[in-house]
Amino acid sequence: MAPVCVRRILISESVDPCCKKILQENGIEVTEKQNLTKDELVAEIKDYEGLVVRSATKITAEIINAADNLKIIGRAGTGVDNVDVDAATKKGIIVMNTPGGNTVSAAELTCAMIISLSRHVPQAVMSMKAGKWERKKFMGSELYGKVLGIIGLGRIGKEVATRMQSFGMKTIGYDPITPPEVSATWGVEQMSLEQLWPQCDYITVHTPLMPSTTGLLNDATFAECKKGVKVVNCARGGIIDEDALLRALESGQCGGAGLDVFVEEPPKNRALVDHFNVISCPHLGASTREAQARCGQEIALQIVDMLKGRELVGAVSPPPLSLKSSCELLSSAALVGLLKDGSRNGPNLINALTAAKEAGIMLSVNGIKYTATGSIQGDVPVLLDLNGSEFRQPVPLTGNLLFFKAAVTPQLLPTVTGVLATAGAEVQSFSTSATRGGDQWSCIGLSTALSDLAALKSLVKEVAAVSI
Ligand SMILES: NC(=O)C1=CN([C@@H]2O[C@H](COP(=O)(O)OP(=O)(O)OC[C@H]3O[C@@H](n4cnc5c(N)ncnc54)[C@H](O)[C@@H]3O)[C@@H](O)[C@H]2O)C=CC1
Ligand SMILES: O=C(O)C(=O)COP(=O)(O)O
Repeated sequence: MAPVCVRRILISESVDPCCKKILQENGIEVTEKQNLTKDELVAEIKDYEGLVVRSATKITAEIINAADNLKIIGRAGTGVDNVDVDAATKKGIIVMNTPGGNTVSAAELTCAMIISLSRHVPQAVMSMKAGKWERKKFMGSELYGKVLGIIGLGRIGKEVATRMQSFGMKTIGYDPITPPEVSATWGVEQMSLEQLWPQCDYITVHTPLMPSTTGLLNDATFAECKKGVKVVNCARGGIIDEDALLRALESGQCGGAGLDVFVEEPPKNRALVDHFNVISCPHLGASTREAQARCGQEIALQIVDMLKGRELVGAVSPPPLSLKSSCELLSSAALVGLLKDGSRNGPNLINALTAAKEAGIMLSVNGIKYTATGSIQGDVPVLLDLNGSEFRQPVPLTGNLLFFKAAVTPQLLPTVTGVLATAGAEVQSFSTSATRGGDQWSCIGLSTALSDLAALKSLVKEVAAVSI
């Protein structure tokens, strides 16, 4: 990556002092200004080429458009939902985060919530401080033998699972990207959400906030849960619909909630916080000395590395990055998959096209031009749509993939899988897109690469095999 010139950086939140120190040691002028209003930030941002934030600074398109000199936004933490990454990308501003730095801290707070919910620890503490001695009121239940449902089996979900297994909890989960055989190695059995809801005594969510995860727990899904299910949200406000949660708490369908995050922070509507069966924290998941030191150091080092033209680490994919394929590129996401050499610092969606050009790699699909939308989820490049047909689940771009477009008929899939079986290729995964003009894209993950597509060509309208 070519060196980028950044002389002045604004840190707009409480970030570990090591961040400022590292940046200054590398010749960057650093200003710290906290609690800026939106208007103050709009006025201030013009003077800086870099900005370092945590979750409280909302970097809207308005702020980005006012940031005439901005080249980099560094998020000292994981979630980038407070940054309009799309607007930043359009303006050529790189957004980067430090996703692993606070994993353990967020996982530990989640476990503390689960344990507190099982024994009413916070409520009992309040009662003691009020001079009471209420042993009967705070009867709890053991975690031992109970079922914990984990939605989102990425970094934090995994750490929560392994910790709660030590309490004797059975851990089940759902994640569209993490392969079931991978989560099985750390003791999480994956299943569909429909199968998961009725089994859980506790549910904890660990996904990013995005359209597909907003309101994952809602009136309908609460209704599918066991009566009295306890839920934890240490990920992002809105993944559990707040109004639905309140209704479920009031009806007893939900027996308790542990909330670290809210749609609006701090929440003006206090109904959830004030509910007796809700325990809550002011977004403390990453608030440990250790996590802050890691995130502060990592973001500073990543910025310095980028400025020195060394490597681009932690750059966030635009969600979703839509690239019109003017030549024969399937998508930037596919290129990331192609170019990944196993190193953590490999290409990402921002530099993939350049890297592809440098490496001379092109993905040709029968010479046909495609428009594709890709993204990265949990470090895995995924395909979101192909020629305007949105996949029902993001398609992980790894392994041997067979893409085909065909009219939707009941015979199609059995016929295709029959051809694959004859070719000795085992079906490992299957995804379909929404139907468009009567046709649907399908993607089948295969155990081996297919070299001969002749038999399939007669069955479908378009077909391509890709090994990533
Ligand atoms: N409370 C706090 O202070 C903190 C909150 N967080 C939040 O936790 C979230 C998770 O963090 P990590 O585990 O590090 O991220 P990660 O990227 O490692 O894991 C997220 C997982 O969610 C999965 N996912 C995506 N869509 C899904 C869906 N529809 N259903 C189920 N799973 C889905 C992804 O495949 C991925 O495996 C972050 O996005 C952030 O918002 C992170 C750190 C601290
Ligand atoms: O890293 C994350 O996603 C977090 O939610 C932590 O937010 P914070 O840095 O504590 O404002």
